[in-house]
Amino acid sequence: ALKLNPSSAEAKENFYRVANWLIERWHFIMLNDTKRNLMYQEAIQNAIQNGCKTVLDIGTGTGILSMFAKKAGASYTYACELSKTMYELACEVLTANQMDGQIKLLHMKSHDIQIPEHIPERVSLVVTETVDAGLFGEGIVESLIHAWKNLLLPPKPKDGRVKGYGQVIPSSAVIYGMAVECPEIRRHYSVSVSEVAGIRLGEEVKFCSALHCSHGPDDVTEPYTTEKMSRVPGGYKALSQPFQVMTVDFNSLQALEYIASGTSKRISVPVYQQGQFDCFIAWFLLQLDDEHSLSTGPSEETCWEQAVFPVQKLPDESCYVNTGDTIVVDVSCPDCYLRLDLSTVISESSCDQAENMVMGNESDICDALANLHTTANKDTMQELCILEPGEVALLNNTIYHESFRAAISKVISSLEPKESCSVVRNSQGEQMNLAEPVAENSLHLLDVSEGFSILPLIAVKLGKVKAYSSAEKEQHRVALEKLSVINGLNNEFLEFCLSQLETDDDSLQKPKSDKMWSIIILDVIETCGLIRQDLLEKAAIARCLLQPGGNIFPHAVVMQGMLVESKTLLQEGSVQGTEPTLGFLIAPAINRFKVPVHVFLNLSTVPCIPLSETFELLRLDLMNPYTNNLSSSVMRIKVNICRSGQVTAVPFWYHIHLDEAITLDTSSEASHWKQAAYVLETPMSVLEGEELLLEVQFQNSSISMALTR
Ligand SMILES: CCc1ccncc1CNCCCCSC[C@H]1O[C@@H](n2ccc3c(N)ncnc32)[C@H](O)[C@@H]1O
Repeated sequence: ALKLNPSSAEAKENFYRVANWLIERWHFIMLNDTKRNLMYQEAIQNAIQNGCKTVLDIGTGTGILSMFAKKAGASYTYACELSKTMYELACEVLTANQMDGQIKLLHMKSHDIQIPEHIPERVSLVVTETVDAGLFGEGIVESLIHAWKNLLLPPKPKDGRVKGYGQVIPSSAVIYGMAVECPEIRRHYSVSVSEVAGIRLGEEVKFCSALHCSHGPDDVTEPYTTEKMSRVPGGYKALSQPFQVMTVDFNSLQALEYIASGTSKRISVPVYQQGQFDCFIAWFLLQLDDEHSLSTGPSEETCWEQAVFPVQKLPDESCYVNTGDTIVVDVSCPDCYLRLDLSTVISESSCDQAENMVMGNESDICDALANLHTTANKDTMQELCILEPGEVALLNNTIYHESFRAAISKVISSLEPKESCSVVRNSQGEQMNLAEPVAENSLHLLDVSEGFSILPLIAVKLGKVKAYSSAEKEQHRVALEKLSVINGLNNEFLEFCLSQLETDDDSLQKPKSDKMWSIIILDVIETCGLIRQDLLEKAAIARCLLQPGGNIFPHAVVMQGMLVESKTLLQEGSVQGTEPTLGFLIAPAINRFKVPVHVFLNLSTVPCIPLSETFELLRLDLMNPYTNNLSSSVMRIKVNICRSGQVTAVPFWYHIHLDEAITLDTSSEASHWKQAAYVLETPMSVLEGEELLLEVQFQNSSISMALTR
């Protein structure tokens, strides 16, 4: 589409979203990591000088490791890549480096390679970097088990140096773990508030993160999330020393099969600093060969992320540990995914009690103490409610809910429904006034916000409101109904329509009664930090459905930005020339996939230097569309440079105006939204005091920017 009509922003928008999806962001980070590339090149050179002549690169990606092998003198080099996009990219890269005739590229999974159909004979060296933050997440164990059985020459015998043996780079890995206190992880993985803006969350609904609850037996979701711990807002505190989780010998088929068998083991970890135990983090030391290794540790200056295992909160919610306690962790590898599960915490104080218990074996004591620690299960039936991290952070965001409650109650008092106290006589015939206006005189509120939203409950709790909520998931609807019962809300005032059956705008429909809506709540910003697609269309429909004097929440959105210098944002968005890739030409091919809009950022921790003051990029008035400068015209914003440097990116966030006085900031500390940044096509050197012109173009929420003098 872009080729056909490069100016069409629609195609650009889709291309960005597709490109973002087609190739993972870590390709840029990896290829820009000169140290990592050097490490692999030297390890491959060593292996080839020591006699490895035929090489197979499993998961070649852009083909860089195969080119290292060929340049190092391998007689035959084969590469396989299961992703079509990456396979085509690798073809382009090999051609750009005049090596397409020297390396045989296969678009297939290594497990499907047949000898002699695809490769003529078994190889003496397999190179691969099919690892993720949890080491096993890209299937390296399964790939190498198959390779040792079908594609590699037999391994080097312990004694003599028999020629023509098989070898793998990386040769081994050591996985480390650590117990950590991290408020930011806690905020995204455990609902730590018991009441939000007047709504009690109670015990009857059990909120849990998608990580902990597998959606079903066939569901293979990674049991961890990944974070660059050195860039998590608010930082983290180590509660234990790093402990060794397991070692992996990639040159031993037996060791690999043992891991694939998924056995688990129990490790006791002493607590050396007291604190709130929020998660385990895990990383690894990847040994390429005897002399070369690279680490993905949290304190390394490398760009890699760590695996994070949020602790499934024990029912009493607090998991505070003290120095001298022992954290017992179960390590396992079910279907080759690394799992760290908290088994129990043995607190030093209760250990004395344990001493005077009949000395059973340690596991009985552990189990007994585990019961000490967990509160007895509530006998009441608990509704399970699975939430995404953004939904957990939203629920924990009390400022957000208090702000809505204040704004809605202002509307309620201003749009006082006429009291319809119809005359009613009691048994003695005395006249009574109905204090509560009956349902048809209530305000009608429609909440079409995405995800799990308790705003309708907050509104009904204020009284005189009949609320409709478009819960996407059945499980969320059940949980919301349970919450309305717990909070004594009359379900005559609450209706949950499953919007998943209808398309989005169907949920934006006329209210049941012939009245129109008094309040419509729209979601304007996605968790990733972008304006929601077709926001203006939705706002237009919503305006038609409002009763006179009705309100859309929010009524306005203001986009704020600034000019920054940030090497990090550059590194995460495109390959910086041939330097990092040791002279090989990879950048032109892969940078075609570069995506200028970076999302899911925590701006407060992205390394960057502000070069200008904050400025307003865009003002969207959802109540009066004619004031919106969101037409396809380009907007020009004058920006003053307050510090000399190289402008590489324009980070942006939003002020969400619920009404004239109440505003939410999507970049605030409690915000459940992440922020985004536009990385300029070419960085621009600027001097303090200069005034520049930032041209910004919007088209249905796709954005492009250019800086000119
Ligand atoms: C220090 C490295 C590091 C540390 C921590 N975090 C990240 C990293 C960086 N590693 C990124 C791995 C990138 C993903 S794997 C690379 C490419 O290989 C392909 N593939 C995977 C398995 C496989 C197979 N059996 N047969 C053929 N192809 C295969 C994938 O389709 C992908 O394109």
